[in-house]
Amino acid sequence: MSAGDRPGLLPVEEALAKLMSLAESAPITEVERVALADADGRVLAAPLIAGLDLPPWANSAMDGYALCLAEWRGEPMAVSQRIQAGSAPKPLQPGSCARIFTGAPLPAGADTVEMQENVEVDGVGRVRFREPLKLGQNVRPQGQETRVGDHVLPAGTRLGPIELGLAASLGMAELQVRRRPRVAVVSTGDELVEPGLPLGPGQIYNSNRRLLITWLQRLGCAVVDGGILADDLAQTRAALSALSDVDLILSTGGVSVGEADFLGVALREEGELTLWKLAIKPGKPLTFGQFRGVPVLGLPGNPASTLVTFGLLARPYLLRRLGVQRVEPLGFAMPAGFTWSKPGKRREYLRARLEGGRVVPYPNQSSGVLRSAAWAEGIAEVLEGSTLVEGDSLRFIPLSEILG
Ligand SMILES: Nc1nc2c(c(=O)[nH]1)N[C@H]1C(S)=C(S)[C@@H](COP(=O)(O)OP(=O)(O)OC[C@H]3O[C@@H](n4cnc5c(N)ncnc54)[C@H](O)[C@@H]3O)O[C@H]1N2
Ligand code: MOO
Ligand SMILES: [Mg+2]
Repeated sequence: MSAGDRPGLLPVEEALAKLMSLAESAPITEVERVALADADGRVLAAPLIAGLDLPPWANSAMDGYALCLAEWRGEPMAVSQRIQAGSAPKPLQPGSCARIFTGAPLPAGADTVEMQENVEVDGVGRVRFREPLKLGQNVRPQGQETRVGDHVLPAGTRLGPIELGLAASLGMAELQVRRRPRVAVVSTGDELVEPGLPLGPGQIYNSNRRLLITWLQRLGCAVVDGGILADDLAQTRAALSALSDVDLILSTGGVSVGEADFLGVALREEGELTLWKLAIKPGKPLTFGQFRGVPVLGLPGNPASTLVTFGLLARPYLLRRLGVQRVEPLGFAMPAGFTWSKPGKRREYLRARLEGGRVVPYPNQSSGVLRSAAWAEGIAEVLEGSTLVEGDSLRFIPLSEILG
């Protein structure tokens, strides 16, 4: 039975599991080396292996005095050298201590540092330690963070500011990453006009194209702009045929049951329709398949449906094709600040905010209202068949978890 004939609606978990296995069967494996400056949002193609110890040498965690604890007899000690960060110390003269600053290498022979607030310096420059000292205190030993050869990050890690900072700390100037997925963005609809042009009768501005292109770029994709496609089967076929060299065709609109909804028809005729009609709101007519071997993901045209289906399904699909393991947003449980009395057949994803520690939905949840998502801080999940009273717990997925 093909997806088009399937009775009922497909649970979102099943759709996601299917998309994940399809993604795993079509991995994007080509690798390129990129400078750290160009690596934000990309995916590591090989583990990041430390080529040096971190720290490379024992150093002081405080501004103060370094000594060999076994040599301290409770008497004041002479200061035999001054060691700043970035300098190379001499071995510690026996019986003395060294003036030392945070991040400066410990001299050979020293094993303990006292912070300057706990010492007194006498008239002849000797240092009296006022507090009891503990062996190794305020010392950051060589390799305490990382040893040469450690696998610091696994392949499949998505790179962001922290990972890039870590790579920089290991002296790496370039990283091996998976190549950017090539994603074609196609908007369907006779009514669509690009911003900047005048609107004719019955026309609206194309918002999905900008939303998706921006989001895909943040995800590290190379976007091919497929423009606006008229609601016409022949044009739909021709446009899809021209996109034979991309990793994914991502379209919006034209997937419902209207007489101008041609995407599913084109897939059935010249490819395959694998998924159609999910038990989610918004986003029900989400369509997945292939056209002449090229994967096609057809998101519903209503802008809030586009947002929800891209965040919950398309984004995980693309990341999994790059080898990223944890791709699904987790979110967290929060108490509802509202009542939900009519249980639905579809799982609902409400555009919502946190106010006073409670989830508050935008008053207009129409899937045509993108403003709901601009107001929102996240997406709140109301399970199918369930009712909620204020204070009941529900999952809240912050938009920051999925945007990028
Ligand atoms: N008889 C039925 N009608 C509809 C059903 C149904 O089950 N039976 N499902 C509804 C649901 S739910 C959704 S979601 C929509 C999805 O329809 P499509 O994905 O085929 O999208 P279109 O009909 O082409 O457009 C829907 C809506 O979105 C606007 N749109 C489309 N593209 C854009 C764009 N790029 N930027 C801004 N706005 C866009 C379009 O003008 C329509 O208003 O179908 C329901 N109908
Ligand atoms: O499934 Mo639709 O996105 O509710 O309007
Ligand atoms: Mg349309």
